[in-house]
Amino acid sequence: MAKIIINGGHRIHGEVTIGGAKNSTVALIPAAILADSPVKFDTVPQILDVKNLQLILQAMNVSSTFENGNLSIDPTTIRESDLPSGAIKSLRASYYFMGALLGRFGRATVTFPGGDNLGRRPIDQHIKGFEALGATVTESNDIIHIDASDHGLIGARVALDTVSVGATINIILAAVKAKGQTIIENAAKEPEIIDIVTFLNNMGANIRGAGTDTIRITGVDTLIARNTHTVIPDRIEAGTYMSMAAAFGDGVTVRNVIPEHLESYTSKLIEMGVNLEIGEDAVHIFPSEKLQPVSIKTMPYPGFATDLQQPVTPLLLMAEGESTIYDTIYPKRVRHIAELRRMGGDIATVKPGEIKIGHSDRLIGTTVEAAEIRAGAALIIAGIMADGTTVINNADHILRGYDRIQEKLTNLGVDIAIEGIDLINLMP
Ligand SMILES: CC(=O)N[C@H]1[C@@H](OP(=O)(O)OP(=O)(O)OC[C@H]2O[C@@H](n3ccc(=O)[nH]c3=O)[C@H](O)[C@@H]2O)O[C@H](CO)[C@@H](O)[C@@H]1O
Ligand SMILES: C=C(OP(=O)(O)O)C(=O)O
Repeated sequence: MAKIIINGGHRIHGEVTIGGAKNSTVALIPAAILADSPVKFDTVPQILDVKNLQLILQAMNVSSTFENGNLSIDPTTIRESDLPSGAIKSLRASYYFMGALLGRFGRATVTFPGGDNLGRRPIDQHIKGFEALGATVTESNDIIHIDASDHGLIGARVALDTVSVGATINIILAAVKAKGQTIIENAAKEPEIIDIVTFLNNMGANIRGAGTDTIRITGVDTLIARNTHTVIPDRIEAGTYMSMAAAFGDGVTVRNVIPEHLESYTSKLIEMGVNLEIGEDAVHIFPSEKLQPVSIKTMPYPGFATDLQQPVTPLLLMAEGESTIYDTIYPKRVRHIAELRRMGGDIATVKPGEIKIGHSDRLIGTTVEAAEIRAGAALIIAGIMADGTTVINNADHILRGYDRIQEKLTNLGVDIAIEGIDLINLMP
């Protein structure tokens, strides 16, 4: 396991350019196997999740190359194979191979997905969608078999019981080549869903309504890539750097941002009194003065993202008064709290999903654990703010999803080292 070591106490300044969205990329790569031609992506983030998805592709005889953010995938030689369970378990998004393989072969056998422990992460809505399209789903020994090979997938109406990013994308992937029309009601509206749909439609898919709660998919026979797909900027990475800059910056410009994707987040920063200048595709964060406490509730998009709940906590420690966070999406996603307390933060979980944050004058570096990716991001910010040295163990969780973090933080003036992982060989 990797560790990140930060010698804190130096305010950050300068510029940082945001990479392509992890949560788009991890769905775009499985989606690529639906194509009947090679596909190309650019601004792909350099993260462990991409490496593990490439390993899964390799097992299916799908070749891929990745250099400087340019990812090429050739799915034309794909064959059905056993998938490497280590790579499947390393990230949640491996579950998108269920929908993608089902769309490609009419059946899929995939180990139950792993990924970060945020509390219970059921996939019943994904399965409900596959079954509605005519697939039989069985589970044995942690392996899920989904089969519609007898009669093929037939378009259907699926009303999701919960707004789910994963289920919405997985049903789109299964339905894109199914016979007839599929309608997803109560669909998630995240920008990453629009990105996947843009990629598929540019290849000839017929998907309407992405970004609203009703998505209509009319199945097509072939998908051919005719251009390079540029991944949308990572709004969670952007929010993480904005939090850092507002908490402990002397003027930071965050570039390659779609400000509309961050509205619920920036409106909370503004409510706190953070001084921002929002441009067309960049946000400048001025040094903060007196910050007000706020109350935050995580919600499906366009609400405040659960993935920004943790990165905002170190900033809330700077506010002069008590702030509250309610995580309605993943109430057990609070594993950063005990670690922030150990660094001197006045922060506690008072009920499941409810966090109270008081003003904390000073954080002190110590050894902490990154239990999941965004908890790790919170600890990085706290480590930058803290006096002394912070050692973050289990940092692989962070490297799963934060593009070139050492380089970006060093450019902002952070004294950071990563040990226990060969970053040069991060990409196969
Ligand atoms: C790879 C990726 O894009 N991951 C994101 C995705 O995760 P993930 O796909 O796990 O999250 P979902 O949007 O699917 O889940 C949202 C909520 O619905 C529930 N649910 C979900 C599916 C299901 O079949 N049944 C069910 O009950 C979940 O427990 C959760 O409470 O969205 C989360 C919520 O925005 C983000 O934190 C993750 O970063
Ligand atoms: C929890 C996350 O990722 P995953 O769903 O891949 O575990 C995240 O991106 O915050």
